[in-house]
This record gives sequence, C-alpha cells and structure tokens, in this order.
Amino acid sequence: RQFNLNMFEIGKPLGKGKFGRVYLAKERNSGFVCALKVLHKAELQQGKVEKQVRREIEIQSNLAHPNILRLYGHFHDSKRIFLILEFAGKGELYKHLRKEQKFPEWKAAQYIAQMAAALKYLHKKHVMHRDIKPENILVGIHDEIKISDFGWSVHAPNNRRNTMCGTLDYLPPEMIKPGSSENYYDEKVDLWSLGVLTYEFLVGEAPFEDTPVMTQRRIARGDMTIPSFVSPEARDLIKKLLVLDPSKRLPLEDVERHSWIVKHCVKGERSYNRTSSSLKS
Ligand SMILES: COc1cccc(-c2nc(Nc3cc(C)[nH]n3)cc3ccccc23)c1
Repeated sequence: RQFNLNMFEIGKPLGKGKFGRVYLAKERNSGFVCALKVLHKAELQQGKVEKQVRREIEIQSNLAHPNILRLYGHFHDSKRIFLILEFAGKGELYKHLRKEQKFPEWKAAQYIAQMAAALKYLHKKHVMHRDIKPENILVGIHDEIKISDFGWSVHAPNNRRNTMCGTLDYLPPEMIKPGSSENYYDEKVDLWSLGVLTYEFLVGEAPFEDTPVMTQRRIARGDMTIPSFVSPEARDLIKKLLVLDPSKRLPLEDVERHSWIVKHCVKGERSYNRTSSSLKS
C-alpha cells in the first residue's frame, strides 16, 4: 500500500528517540490509531545510520507477532522518512522499571515469557535482535510487552563490523572480546541479553553495571552476583542464561517451560483445573 503524510491526522508528540520524534497519529479514512516515527534524512546521514534504518524497515515489516511492535509501512518526502508503527499505549518499559525500581517476580516472569516467545519467533526467521534492553521495549495497554527498535537486528550469523554505541551492559562476551579472527556469533547473543533483562527486572540494575572498562571485564568473566532476595527459581534461570559459552545457554524452549516461568505464567492451579475440563482438545 502507498502511504503519504496527508493520509494521517497527527496527534500529540509522544517523545523523542535517538534519531527522530514519535507522534500519535490516526489514519483519516480508517480511524486507525498508530505511532508515526519521523526521521530526518540529514541526521541519519550524519549518524551514518541510513543502512541500519533500511535494515530496520526491511526486517520489521516482515514480522507479525503480539510481542513485536508492528511496522505497517513507511514513506518519505525530500527531507524525512516516516515509519508507520503500532501504537503501544503504556509507552517505554524502562520508564516503568525506573519508577517501580524493580518488578515483582510474577510480573518479571510474565514479561520474560513474552520476550522468550518473541525471540523464538525471531530466531525461527534467523533474525537476531542484538539490542535487547528495557529501552527497546514498549508496553501495550494490556501490559503486554513489544520489542521495538530493530536498528541493530541482522540476519544471523554475523561477523561484527560496525562499532557499538550505547550501553555495553547487555552485550554478551562473544560480542565484547575481539577473540579469534572469525568472531562469528549467532542468535544465542539474545539468550545472554534475556538473562541480563531478567536480572535487571528483578534487581533494578544490570548484573555487570560498572564503569565501561570494568563492565567489559566483568562480562568477559561472567562476574556477577545475584542478591539473596531473588528467588532460587529466578536465580536458576539467570544462571542458565548468563553462560559465557553461547552453546551452553538455555534454549528458548526450555526458558518457556522453566519452573520460574511456569509458576508465574500458567493460570493458577485451581482456576486452571476448573477450566481445563471445559477446554476442548
Ligand atoms: C522518549 O520517550 C518516548 C519516545 C517515543 C515514544 C514514547 C511513547 N510511546 C508510546 N507508544 C508508542 C511509541 C511507538 C513507536 N509505538 N507506540 C506511548 C507513550 C506513552 C506515554 C509517554 C511516552 C510514550 C516515549
């Protein structure tokens, strides 16, 4: 479908991202509410991120999953690129996390279960996100989370070329230490980040948070401690994801059926039994 700016009624500005502003918008003839992300071509050229934006558009347009923010379409004029994105009513997850300091275990487990489902969908398409962190997650009106910002996602496997920017906290060891020449890495980088995310949801700060130099060293050694207030089941999951050797990280199928996830995500035993008889096979 061809889109253009006067098909939309532009609403309030929702906020400013790194390379653009986001507005609430409504498509005139359907009344469909969405979020319009406006990127300035000049800024993208300065930031040398045009390729990333092209990749974000190409990858995100082909994804359809309840926990991945939809990119419905895009268009551009002489100066700007417009992304027509799904609107997530409760905004940025990291703002909720900072406000609440840390999430109760039941909420963290529900979010991690949704992340695991989204990552499973992505990995089946051989897409790795590579930038899983609270800043790149939005929250829908029913408290469902949506991975957004596919600027760093690529088709796996990949040999890292472009430099990293932003926080190192979520990067796995294989992306940090320039090991042997072929420092190929694959989707398992997202498993490490899922472990970092689980830790940060429950503790309120990232496991290797430190000065940049120290963070790199601590990640490379897997040097982190889990506070005693974290339940044994949650601790078990974090330790099975934050494993230096990518091949030894817990696969997403096993994350979804991990005792900590099942305990908080399957409907309560009683209600579950009550409804299970009525459930048709
Ligand atoms: C920096 O703060 C920013 C930046 C960009 C968007 C928001 C924001 N976004 C959304 N929803 C969105 C955004 C997108 C691309 N889809 N759905 C909702 C909000 C609600 C309250 C405050 C802020 C919000 C914040």
